[in-house]
Parts: sequence; C-alpha cells; structure tokens
Amino acid sequence: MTEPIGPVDATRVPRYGGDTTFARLPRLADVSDADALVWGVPFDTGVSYRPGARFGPNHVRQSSRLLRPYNPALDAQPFAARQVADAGDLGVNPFDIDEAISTIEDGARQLSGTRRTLLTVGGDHTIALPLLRVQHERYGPIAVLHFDAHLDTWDTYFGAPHTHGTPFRRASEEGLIDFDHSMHVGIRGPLYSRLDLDESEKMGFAAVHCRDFARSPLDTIIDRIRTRLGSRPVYVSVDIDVLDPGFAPGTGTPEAGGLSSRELLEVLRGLDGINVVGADLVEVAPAYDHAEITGIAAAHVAYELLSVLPSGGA
Ligand SMILES: N=C(N)NCCCC(=O)O
Ligand SMILES: [Zn+2]
Ligand SMILES: [Zn+2]
Repeated sequence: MTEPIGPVDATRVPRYGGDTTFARLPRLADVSDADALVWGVPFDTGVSYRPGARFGPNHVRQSSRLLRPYNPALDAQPFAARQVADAGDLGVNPFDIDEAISTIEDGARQLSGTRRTLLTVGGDHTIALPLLRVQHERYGPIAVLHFDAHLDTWDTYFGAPHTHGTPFRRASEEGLIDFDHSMHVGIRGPLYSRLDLDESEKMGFAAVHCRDFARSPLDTIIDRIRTRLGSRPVYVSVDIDVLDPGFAPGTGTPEAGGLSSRELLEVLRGLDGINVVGADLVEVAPAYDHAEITGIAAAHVAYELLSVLPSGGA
C-alpha cells in the first residue's frame, strides 16, 4: 500500500493560506482512493428556529486549519493510519426537503461504496435520517450514539415529518435503530411534555442527561456509554448544540447549561475501541459564531471522531 497523503505540512506552508479543505487534507479527486471521507452537506431547510447551518461545512473547514497530525490523548495519527480525504460538498436542493433527503441518501450511498467510512458535516439535523438509512443497508439496525441538547424524536412540526427535530423518530419507525444499544448524551432544557422522554425511550434511546455531568465523574459516564453500546456497530451523531452556548454560540437552537468542549472531547476519546462505523457533525451556524469559537470546537470534535473511526490508531 502506498503511504496515505496527509495534510499540507504547516511547518513548510503557512496554514492560513491556500485551499480550504478539512484539516488541509487532500481532496478526494487528488488521491487514488480514500478509506475515510469528510463530507459536507450544506442543507438547513429543516430548522425550527435560526437558519444558517447550510454554511456549517465551510466554517468547520476554515476553523480546522490549526489541527495537527498527532493526537496525544489517544496516541493516534488519524490521517496516517489510512487515507482520509475531503469529499467536498453535496449539491442539495434547499427548496424541497423530500428531494434533499433522497439526494443525501443517494450521495452517501455512492460515496461510501462498500467500505469507506463517512464523517458528514452538516447542515441541520434532518440529514441524520438519510445517513442512517445508508448505514442500515450495510449493518442492519445500528446503535446510535446521539450527542445533543435535544431529543430530536419529536413527531412533526407544522405537520412536517422531516425536520431537524424529528430524524430519530423517523429512523426508529423505519427500523434503522438498534433498540437495545442506542443512547442520547447531553439532553437538557425545556421539553413540550414529560411524555417526550418516555416516547424517546420507547424509540430505543437510553439517556445521559446533561445534569448527570454535574453529579457523576466523567469516567462513570463513559462507562455507562460503553456498556450501552457494547460491541455493536455504532453511528455517532453530534449536534454541536450539545455544547453550552458559551462553547458553541454559533448554532440554531441554543440551550443554556450545556457541556464544555473539554467534557465532550473527553467523552469522544472514551469511545476508543468501540466499533464506530460512521458519524455526523451538525448544526454549526456560523452567522451566530464569534471569534470562530463554535468552528474551532466543531473542528476538534471532527478530529476526535476521525481518531476513533476504524484504523485511526498510530
Ligand atoms: N436538532 C436541533 N438542533 N434542534 C431541534 C429543536 C426542535 C424544536 O424547535 O423544538
Ligand atoms: Zn440540538
Ligand atoms: Zn439535533
């Protein structure tokens, strides 16, 4: 096997100029093949409040210029163990949600082929549904580890079944989710009713609430998550609003009292050795960001996700 092409070397080429790919990795078209892809889905027609996550992919790319190739927390070199490339952005219809969902599904199917792993950068959380459909084709019902302030298992908004507040209910109805091994992490804030929690549990999601982070040591929480996931294939979906608005102001439906970046990154590192088969990172809305706070947090989340995706080890 030829050596993977890594990021542009920042000790030779200044990191603030040139092409904007994730972590300054090569584009997919510039490598013979890739094992893992960072892929943008600039779609935000499913939002219930502030729009703007369609600009998320390029914001995360821009904020990822300072990432370095060695991850000391995991003794991993996520860009050296296999070929990682930036697959660019999907051209997706902003005026027709149903069409967008099938374009995303087809795009994910085609890009992932038979063996590539995808880290998809959104976009709003609506995109998780078509992405999970493609995972299901490969793995059957999949353990979903969902980091979010919100349950996203609500039924409809204005009668619409496909929104950023409903993807995991639809996924559960379609049988995409492994009922015994899925989990929300970081849930907080006001709900519509107490039933929201009961229903989400019936849809297969255990929950680590954000309040649990104030009372339990991180290792206990990581143990709970690892026990729930077991050795199942796991899809990780990270809504950046799982972070406190102080750590991620640039998002559409912010909720006070969230995780710190340090807590989230540490929990993601705690997935090392878990069978993570794909991931998404959604809801980065740069218009509400300041000083790239959200973009930088998101870039580091993506880096940790790539570090625990298959063969990320040093
Ligand atoms: N997926 C995100 N970020 N938010 C869902 C919020 C749905 C609501 O407005 O009730
Ligand atoms: Zn959310
Ligand atoms: Zn969400």
